[in-house]
Amino acid sequence: MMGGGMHARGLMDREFIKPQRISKTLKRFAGYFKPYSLVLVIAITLVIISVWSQVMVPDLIGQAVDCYLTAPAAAQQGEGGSLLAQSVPNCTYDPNAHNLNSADRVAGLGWLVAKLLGLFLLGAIANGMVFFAMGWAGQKVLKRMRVDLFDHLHNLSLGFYSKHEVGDLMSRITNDSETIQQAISFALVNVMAGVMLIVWVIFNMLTKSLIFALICLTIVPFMIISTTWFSGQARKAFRRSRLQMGNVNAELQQSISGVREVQAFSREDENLENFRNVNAANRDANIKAVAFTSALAPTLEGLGYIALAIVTGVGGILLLRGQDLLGTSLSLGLVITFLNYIQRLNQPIQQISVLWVNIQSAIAGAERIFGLLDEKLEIVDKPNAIQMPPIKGDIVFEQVSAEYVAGETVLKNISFSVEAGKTIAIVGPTGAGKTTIINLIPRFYEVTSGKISIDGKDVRDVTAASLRRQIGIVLQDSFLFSDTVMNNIRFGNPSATDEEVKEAARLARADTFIENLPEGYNTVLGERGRGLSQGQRQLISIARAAMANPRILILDEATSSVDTRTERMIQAALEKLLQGRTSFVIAHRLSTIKNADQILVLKDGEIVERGNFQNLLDAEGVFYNLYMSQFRRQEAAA
Ligand SMILES: Nc1ncnc2c1ncn2[C@@H]1O[C@H](COP(=O)(O)OP(=O)(O)OP(=O)(O)O)[C@@H](O)[C@H]1O
Repeated sequence: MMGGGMHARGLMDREFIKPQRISKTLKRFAGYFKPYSLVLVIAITLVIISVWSQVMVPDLIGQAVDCYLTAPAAAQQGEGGSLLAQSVPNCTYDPNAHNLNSADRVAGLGWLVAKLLGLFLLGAIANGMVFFAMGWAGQKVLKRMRVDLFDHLHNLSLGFYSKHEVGDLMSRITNDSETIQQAISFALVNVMAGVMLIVWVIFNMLTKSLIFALICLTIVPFMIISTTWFSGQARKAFRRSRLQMGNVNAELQQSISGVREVQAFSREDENLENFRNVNAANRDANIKAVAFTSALAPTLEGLGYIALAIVTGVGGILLLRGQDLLGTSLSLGLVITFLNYIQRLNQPIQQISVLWVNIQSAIAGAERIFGLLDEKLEIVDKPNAIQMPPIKGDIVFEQVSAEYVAGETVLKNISFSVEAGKTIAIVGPTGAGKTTIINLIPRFYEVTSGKISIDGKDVRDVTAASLRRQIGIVLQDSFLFSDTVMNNIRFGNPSATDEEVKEAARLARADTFIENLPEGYNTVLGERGRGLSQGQRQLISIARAAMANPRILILDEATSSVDTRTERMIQAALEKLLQGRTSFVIAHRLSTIKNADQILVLKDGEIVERGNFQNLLDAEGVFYNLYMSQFRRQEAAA
């Protein structure tokens, strides 16, 4: 149970791991975008258009004031055109504006307003198109990454899965790729546009009036510092909140998964108390985070107003006094243009700081995905591997040793041979290496030394797929998919007809209970076969193995007990299934052991005894002790 909680917390933690190899990851990531480079070029062009349309606006508004609105006033004050020209030095849009009559001025102003509207429209369309283009490319990239990952995950060995949690892998395929997709289609564009806008606006301000620009921009460093500080604090608080959320989830997961134990041990009240506590911690962390986020906007707004006040104050005073600012002649239009510029800086500064985090976590997500894609395949077919010919079923283990962790031998010098069609039972205490032996046959793991051959062929010389296709496996808790019973059995042989599926079910003695299900063979099973009893799930997995009609059968007998009637059915089904096939059984049933042609007794990774039931009992060794402690009870019960 603790494991679940730790894991959920681990997941939460990962979100904040900073990317380590940014340039390498980005380069690899760019590879995914290569097929869509044209779309990218179009998107960047559209971003430039959109930013350009925004940068143009303040200047046009300033020009409207200088050329069409202040000119008449100046004309009234002045006595001639030359004075007028001096008083509106910043009118570059229409230098002849001062010579126009008022009707022409209105018309000129109308055109300028129409241009502004056109710019707004152009900006909006370009913006929409950018998001569509990036969203489109992002989805394509996302799909390719997920498919690549899914494909790779299917080829990774059991060794890999014993080291990784399913939840973690799922999170890489879903959450990480989702974060990346969002970053591509939203954060990246906004940050790019934001940076472009800031640089462009500042450049325009500096070129229009270096000194006025510097005065106006004094506030920008404060904006940047406060944004960085507040968002840093908010991020920390959100991190705490997410960690607490991880605890809430872990607590929930434990209580729901372990609801039977909770009820059986009457732990409801303690659980509620725990849940209350972790929720309270989550609430406090969230409130803190919200407090910092709420404080950021007014602070920036306040600083923005100060900047506006500086522009208005400095500009206004100089205008009223008719003074130059170190050689720059100010006009009302220029002051208004600067006011507008300053206003435009506020939003991108705020956005960049927030979205930068998204981009960082997307890069970290991409790193995790590439890490998974780089996970080496442990079972690789030799370049000259052949297809396994139809198996007869003679199997030989020669001096086989195996280890999961380098240097820690789990199987030592295992040698035995089985003739085609015979049943071999493997018994031994827990951890003796029984599962390891059966995992080596279909090459779920490779031997460390020695050799396993089937019909005289080393299993390493044939392709794993052609070998596995001819081996049937029934595990203690075989996985049933949430699909119909028919398809679950057909999984053993996708080309089987409905009639063949039913035949396999009959062989497995599963037909009677299946026909009694609400929709018979078309009943859809719950996740992992929920809704069926353990015995019924086993019967379906036996039918599935029968469907594949393998020459070699691997069977891990269930340890958990089922009712006597189901037990008999399973036993009968297995007997039928084992007939004529070379079978390896990790045996937990006395009947299987008694019927086996050969019994291997395993202890600490070595075969300590071998023989048939009677020989082994007579030897009064390890098997005899096992029999006395485990199997005799079954005999007594029977
Ligand atoms: N994926 C793995 N990674 C590392 N060690 C493993 C792995 N799987 C098994 N082992 C170790 O190898 C040894 C043999 O395990 P194995 O599962 O083969 O035993 P077993 O006889 O089948 O046990 P049981 O009856 O409990 O299923 C044990 O010490 C076990 O801890």
